[in-house]
Amino acid sequence: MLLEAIDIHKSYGNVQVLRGVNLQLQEAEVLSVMGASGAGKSTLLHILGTLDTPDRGQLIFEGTPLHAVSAKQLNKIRNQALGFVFQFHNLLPEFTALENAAMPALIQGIDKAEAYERAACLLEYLGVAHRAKHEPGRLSGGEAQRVAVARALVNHPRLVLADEPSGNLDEANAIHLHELFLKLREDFRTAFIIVTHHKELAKMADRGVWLNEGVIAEEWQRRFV
Ligand SMILES: Nc1ncnc2c1ncn2[C@@H]1O[C@H](COP(=O)(O)OP(=O)(O)OP(=O)(O)O)[C@@H](O)[C@H]1O
Repeated sequence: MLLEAIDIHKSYGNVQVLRGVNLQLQEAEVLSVMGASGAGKSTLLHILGTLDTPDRGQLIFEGTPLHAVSAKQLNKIRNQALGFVFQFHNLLPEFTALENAAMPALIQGIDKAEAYERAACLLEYLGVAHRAKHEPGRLSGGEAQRVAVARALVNHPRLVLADEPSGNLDEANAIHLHELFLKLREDFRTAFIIVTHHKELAKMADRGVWLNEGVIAEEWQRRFV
């Protein structure tokens, strides 16, 4: 098992957002998370990605209970094993696509030549190599999002957490991005947790969960024929 979340609780003030979420993710699995606006999807994703801490409950990543590790180790796990993609790509405007994609590798102290090589390969793989020298302001929404995906993958994460990654894209680009996630799973065995409002896109995943009233109220599994 890649990730296990046990009895996750989270409140903001007296608003109980998560009231005991239990979730398991297998290696190379693609999971979609749905739920009404305000149901706590982003809150859950942030907790699963170690960007936020639960008030109660446990997170176990590749057999390691994350509450038991030091802040330094947690940072290392986050940087090396996890990747993030958000609705608004959050690329740094003053850097080129290539520099943006290489950034997490450079931050991790990977040799500059190696970091740029990895980033260039990913831009090629994602079909945006011809935009490598452009700043984000000169990219289309779909191109910028693919650069953000390259950035999320540059440290070869085991799991990518995506919060409405296609929320800002038109239908064709949104489907393309989700197809890309499935291809990345095939090619690199990367697992994905994808928050989306879009039912059709959610159905492309292996499994889906529906958050309601702070718990997983429904779950479905894709049938293979
Ligand atoms: N930092 C915060 N401080 C206070 N309240 C917060 C904070 N973050 C989220 N909330 C509240 O927690 C609830 C869940 O928010 P969250 O963003 O997780 O929902 P969501 O399901 O992702 O919603 P949406 O689909 O609209 O993005 C909301 O009521 C929100 O206002």
